[in-house]
Amino acid sequence: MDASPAATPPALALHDVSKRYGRHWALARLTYALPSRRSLLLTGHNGSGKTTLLRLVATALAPTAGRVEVLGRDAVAQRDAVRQEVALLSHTSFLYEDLTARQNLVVLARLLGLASPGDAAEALLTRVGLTRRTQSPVRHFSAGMRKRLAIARLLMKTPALALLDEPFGELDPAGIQAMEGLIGELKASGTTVVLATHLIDQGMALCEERLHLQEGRAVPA
Ligand SMILES: Nc1ncnc2c1ncn2[C@@H]1O[C@H](COP(=O)(O)OP(=O)(O)OP(=O)(O)O)[C@@H](O)[C@H]1O
Repeated sequence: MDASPAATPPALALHDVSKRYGRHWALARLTYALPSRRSLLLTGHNGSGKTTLLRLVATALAPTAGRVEVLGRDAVAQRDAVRQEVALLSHTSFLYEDLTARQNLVVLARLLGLASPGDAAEALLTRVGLTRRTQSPVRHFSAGMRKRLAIARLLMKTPALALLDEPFGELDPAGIQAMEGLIGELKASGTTVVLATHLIDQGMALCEERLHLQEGRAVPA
């Protein structure tokens, strides 16, 4: 039986969402729906609330008021189910610092139950261009190398929804270009991307929708 388009829940739905830190409202009464199979560019000046919004969707934070839904599931009431579907790439992306890049990926491949963890790790290291410093623990990596390893983890996991917080930050021009290609591959594999960046041109080329924040409110870009 064909599912009618109306039966497909939005990839992301924000229902009157607010988030307060102490006395400061980081997000104020945000309502928005991202249609299924569309990717979202999230823009706004420093401090406009982009990271806060991504952390709410990733279930790392709970809203002060309102409701966040991911693929039709409530991000608070169904937190564990939502966590299976989303992955967040941020400057604090979780990596095992004492392990090499390959070892980090092998650990994830085993967790995911992949048939050949070593082969999967090698293939991804080549794909993201992490073929140098193969014996170094991640703690010696540059910020750009960490970004590449973090995107490799996302590519291995292929989450339904990938939340990318400044994926181009700390990358050189060649790194930015490579990251654009990798985000394109993530989308081609069926992942919906929510991308927060100050690089508007790169973001517009990768995303079909845009949400612009100003002091925690959605405003026309
Ligand atoms: N843990 C926190 N405690 C208190 N205030 C916070 C906290 N996290 C964020 N804020 C405040 O909430 C507001 C929104 O911050 P947020 O990091 O979400 O913005 P942003 O758009 O991601 O900014 P940037 O572009 O600089 O990354 C800012 O005023 C920030 O100072």
